[in-house]
Amino acid sequence: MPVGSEILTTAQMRATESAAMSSGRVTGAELMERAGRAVAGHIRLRWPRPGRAVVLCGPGNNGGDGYVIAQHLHRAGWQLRVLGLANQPGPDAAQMRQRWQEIGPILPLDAATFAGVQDCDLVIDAIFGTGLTRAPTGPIAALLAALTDPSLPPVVAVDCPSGLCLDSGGWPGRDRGTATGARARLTVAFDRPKPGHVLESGAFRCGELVIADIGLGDWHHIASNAPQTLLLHPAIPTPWLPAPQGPAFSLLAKPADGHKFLSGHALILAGGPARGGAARLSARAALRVGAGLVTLAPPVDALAEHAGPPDALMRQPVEDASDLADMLADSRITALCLGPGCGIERAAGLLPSALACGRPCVLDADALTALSQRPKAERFRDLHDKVILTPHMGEFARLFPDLANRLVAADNTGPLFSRLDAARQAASRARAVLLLKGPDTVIATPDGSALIHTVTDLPWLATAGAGDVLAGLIAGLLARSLPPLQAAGLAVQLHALAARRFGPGLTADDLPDQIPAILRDLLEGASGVFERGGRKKTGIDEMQVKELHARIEELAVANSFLERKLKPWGGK
Ligand SMILES: NC(=O)C1=CN([C@@H]2O[C@H](COP(=O)(O)OP(=O)(O)OC[C@H]3O[C@@H](n4cnc5c(N)ncnc54)[C@H](O)[C@@H]3O)[C@@H](O)[C@H]2O)[C@@H](O)CC1
Ligand SMILES: Nc1ncnc2c1ncn2[C@@H]1O[C@H](COP(=O)(O)OP(=O)(O)O)[C@@H](O)[C@H]1O
Ligand SMILES: [K+]
Repeated sequence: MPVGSEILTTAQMRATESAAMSSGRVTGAELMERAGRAVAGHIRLRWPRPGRAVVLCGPGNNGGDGYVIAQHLHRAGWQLRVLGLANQPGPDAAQMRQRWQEIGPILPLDAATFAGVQDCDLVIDAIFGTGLTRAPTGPIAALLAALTDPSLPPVVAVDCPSGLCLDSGGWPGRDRGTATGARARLTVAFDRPKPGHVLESGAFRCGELVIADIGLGDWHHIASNAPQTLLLHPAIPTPWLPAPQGPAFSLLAKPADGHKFLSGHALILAGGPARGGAARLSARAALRVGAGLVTLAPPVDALAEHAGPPDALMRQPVEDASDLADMLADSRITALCLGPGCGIERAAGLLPSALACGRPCVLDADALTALSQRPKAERFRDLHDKVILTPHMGEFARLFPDLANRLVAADNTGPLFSRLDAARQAASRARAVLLLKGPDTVIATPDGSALIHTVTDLPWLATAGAGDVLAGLIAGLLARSLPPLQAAGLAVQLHALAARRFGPGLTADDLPDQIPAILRDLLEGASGVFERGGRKKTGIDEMQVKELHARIEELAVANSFLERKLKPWGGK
């Protein structure tokens, strides 16, 4: 398991933390001290000149972290205003509050007091973290509303912007989709990212996300019984990425003495006349990602329409399900793609043969709509675990209306139902791999394994035909015999890399042509391949970062997941 790539739910986090404490090797107060010290360290790394900070401390251990942060910043020469509640917190937070009270006062935690002190350089939000169980109300809700003011000084969130549900990325008590809470400049979370850091608006509200190591590594096996979720991110090594030592390398590298059939044969089923180029986009992507052969199969009356480039593409007419079954008698066809530009009626007709062959198969677009039009009881009857369904939210809602409704329903109590929950339940119900598209793409298998790939900086990827290219990339990798979860995960990464490399102005047609350069860099082991724009950024180098960490006595080097900017932000 590569360090840092696993995602833990808040329940898994609590179980890990309590196993650590019951071992007798670490106390809750020590963990809190490490957490607070890590946040203070990251603040000092980015705001090296001491300034004036307001620390907002909530009723639980998140607030406890806030009191620790205040102590460390005070020692470093910062001027602090600490706002807190006069409640009875747990013993660790009570101890940290007591220690702060020996240094300075605690002002009331409410919007009016905050308004009087917010002329500062930094606001530290330690109100709620993983323990948020319900929608905030009353004075705390008013204070959280004040934190959404864009004219505030930069906000540093402890574990998360307060009010965020760390299991879903939603905000209890607010409408899903439209809700926005405080927007942090920096979020320092602990041990492992949580789903809410990378899903829904959580991904956009955390700002730079840093995961600080607080020494829980010996207890990670506690969470290992639960289905595993991995975060696919450029900064994190992924087991199957084609690093020279990785298992997928030989697949992508292609054997020097091989022939084209060793790289598989992808069959892309296309639609009738005037169905557009969707299937051709998929086919081009499958070719570019290295399938040995790609055949486009429209009905006979649309063959002429598909005669244009690329010439490498083979064309063979497939009229109906029995034609398709005949064609699939050729066992060298190793993967299928059904849906893009196919037409719903044709897709419905071809589905039984496409599925009966038991070969890896991507079902996208019209094939998903065709599935959703089957009677509910039979909808998924012939699916299997080599099928990958690739719905966007609209298609998902047609296939799994109950799950989609739960995703949009406002709820006052947490944890909220998440896209991860929805994808897992859908995969289990369909007995197929489910890839739910969006800026926060979730991929889940019927046995519960899941991947999350989130991009917050690629709005131009949401362009007509981008999904067809993704379907083709998956089909190409499936044809090359990558297992379904790996093919889907790698395709999503290549897709985003291609969009990032091309930049604004992207159309779906541009995506496949970016793939060769990305593959070349991957196969040559170019270190900067996953950096933004496909090039390694200049900036503070690793040595400088280590020195800075050493200087601030940081516990351990943390990973920055969503942004890799480790430069101080200039002005405080
Ligand atoms: N998990 C870990 O390993 C560690 C966690 N730490 C911190 O502990 C935090 C979790 O602490 P807690 O479990 O105490 O939870 P929080 O501090 O996130 O908040 C929970 C407290 O707020 C109350 N509460 C929840 N929702 C509320 C609402 N809507 N309105 C008013 N009150 C509400 C709860 O009853 C509880 O008292 C983490 O986010 C992190 O900051 C760190 O101190 C150390 C290590
Ligand atoms: N805001 C966004 N940022 C980045 N990628 C996005 C965003 N919205 C959608 N995407 C991605 O763009 C692609 C769009 O696919 P899809 O909705 O099927 O479009 P089409 O049917 O036009 O091909 C998917 O890969 C999806 O994950
Ligand atoms: K917080």
